[in-house]
Amino acid sequence: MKLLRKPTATQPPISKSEQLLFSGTLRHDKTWAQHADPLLRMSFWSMARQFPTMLTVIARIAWREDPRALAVLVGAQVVSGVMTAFLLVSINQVLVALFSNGPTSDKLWDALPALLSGGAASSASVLLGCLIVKVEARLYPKIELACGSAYYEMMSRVEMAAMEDKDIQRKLAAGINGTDSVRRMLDSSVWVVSGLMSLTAAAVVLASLHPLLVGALALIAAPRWWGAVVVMRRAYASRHAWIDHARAVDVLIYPITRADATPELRVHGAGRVLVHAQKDMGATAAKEKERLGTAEAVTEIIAATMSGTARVLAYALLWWLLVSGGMPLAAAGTAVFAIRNATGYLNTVVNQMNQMFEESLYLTDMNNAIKLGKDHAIPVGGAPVPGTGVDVVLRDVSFRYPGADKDALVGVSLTIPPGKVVALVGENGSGKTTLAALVAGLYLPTGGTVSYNGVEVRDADRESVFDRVALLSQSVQAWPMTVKANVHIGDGGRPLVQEDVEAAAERADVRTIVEELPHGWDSIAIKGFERGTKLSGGQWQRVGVARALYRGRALNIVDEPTAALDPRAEIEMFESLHELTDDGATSVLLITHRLAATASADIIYVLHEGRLIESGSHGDLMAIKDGHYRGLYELQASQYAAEADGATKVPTQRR
Ligand SMILES: Nc1ncnc2c1ncn2[C@@H]1O[C@H](COP(=O)(O)OP(=O)(O)OP(=O)(O)O)[C@@H](O)[C@H]1O
Repeated sequence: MKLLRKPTATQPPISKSEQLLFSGTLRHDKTWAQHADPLLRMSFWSMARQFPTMLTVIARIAWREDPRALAVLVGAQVVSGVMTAFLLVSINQVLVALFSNGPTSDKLWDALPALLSGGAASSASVLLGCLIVKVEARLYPKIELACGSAYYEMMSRVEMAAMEDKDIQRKLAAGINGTDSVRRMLDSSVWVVSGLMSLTAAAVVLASLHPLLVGALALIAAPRWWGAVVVMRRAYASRHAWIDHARAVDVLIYPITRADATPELRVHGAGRVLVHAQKDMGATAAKEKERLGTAEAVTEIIAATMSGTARVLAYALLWWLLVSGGMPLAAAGTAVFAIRNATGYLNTVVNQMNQMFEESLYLTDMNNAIKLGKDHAIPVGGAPVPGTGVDVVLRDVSFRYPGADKDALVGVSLTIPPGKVVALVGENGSGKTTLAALVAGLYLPTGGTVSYNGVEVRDADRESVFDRVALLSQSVQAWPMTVKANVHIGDGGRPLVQEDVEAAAERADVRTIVEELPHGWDSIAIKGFERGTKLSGGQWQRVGVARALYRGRALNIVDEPTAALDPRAEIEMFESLHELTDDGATSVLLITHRLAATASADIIYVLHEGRLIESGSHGDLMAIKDGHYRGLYELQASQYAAEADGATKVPTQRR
């Protein structure tokens, strides 16, 4: 009887691996928690009441994408339902003819027209089924694509600060499960609608034979419905409880299949840990599946017993009607056929409706994510940034990351004039990258202002802010596409021009490297693909430079650009950054720990614990006795022996 109780979210037992790798049981996903309670309370009738609303939602989306296909689909289903009714009527006529008095040959001739029309109805149903398959193949991908595009388009426009908020992030990420839900719901609704039509046809035929038979049909159906709802609710409760467990296993084993899997997987034996965890945690999950399977079997037995009893009662009713003369033998034969068909349709309707409800939860997640994304999207419009160059001014800027308990930047005021190289220096965590992100317009300050040519970023058309900036960071984004496309993506808004890609690559000193690859510019920068290749860290850094040069904007924000470069390449890189400003309009905001490279910057800003503590040229800062910059510089310089000519660029020898 325990199995018949209202299902609840089960608490997963902790496997050894779960304890070892996650220090306890995995937290339940809140998105699922939101659904679980209403779902567990949901009855079949409340589901049935919501069915028309769901149908309207998916029909509206399908209509928007391909009205013709939807019209054909609905039309084909209606005709298919009519064919089912027609088939049952034909069967009845055949049976009436066969059970009448007279010689067998006459009876067969009498039954022939109904036999032929029944056969025609059957063939028509088959053809309509084929038509439905064809139309579905045309409509479904369009719907899936439309939902996926709407979701990804919105996600790509969400403010960075919102993306980093854990609650927002969780809801945004949950939406991805709904991108193919409309397609699945439409698929299920096709089955539900055609099942309902066939069911109605069978019920109408049964009612015409004897009204009591419709009641018998309802009695046969009810336990099946009950069983399906109980099984579905139990599965939901379980899924709700195990969702993080399942996600953790997926995330754990993902690196094992990647061609560029980390060397630690092999050398450190991390692969063994992961495989063992997958087995161990998988075994715990399998126990839950077994529990569900046993419970489902018990529910099925109860539902089948009750439904079978109702069926026996229905046949007893038919028997009584026959014996008492209330129904001719032919009608009873049709009734048996109709009851058999109707119970099949019923099972389909119930199962597919359950499926639709499951998908509707995912669809709700997706719609909520899109709405949330809209609420936190980078605003469209605003004041355009005037002029061509960029004069950036920060006034009393403070910034705190979402969820952080202290400011990453406090009261920073500085300028980045056009045509200058401006260096940002400071210890790890002093706020350099944060400041650069604010300058780029990726975050809005929580206090103070950042302005471009006199227009505050907060009020500016953010597109026009982004349009002035080229980014180059230490970890160059390695997109899984060709090397050529990896350069072009720096300015994806304009068509790819091969000469421009090559010119940028030439300046970034990467052209010969790329052209010597087996597939040259068409090499795909990820292993495991056709034409796949792997670039070294330094080569990627140069591709990143080529990307920024190809973009060619007024303000270049460069964060630790030389971390992966050899000494010669490092010097060339710093020189070429300086050359960028030769036009007097292009500026460079350079973040680096290589203080030898900052010596030639026009302005150096020194950050410490989020505050601007010193600024000026290298000479100005070195002149400050006990100055922070001077201290850092001398510390670094003390690690290297200076070149004989006094150049401080190339570290040559460790002390
Ligand atoms: N996305 C983030 N969310 C929350 N805190 C962050 C985030 N990024 C950085 N921080 C915190 O903000 C502070 C400044 O970090 P930031 O990355 O700007 O320092 P940095 O000077 O660039 O450091 P490094 O030299 O190590 O690159 C640090 O305390 C860091 O932990």
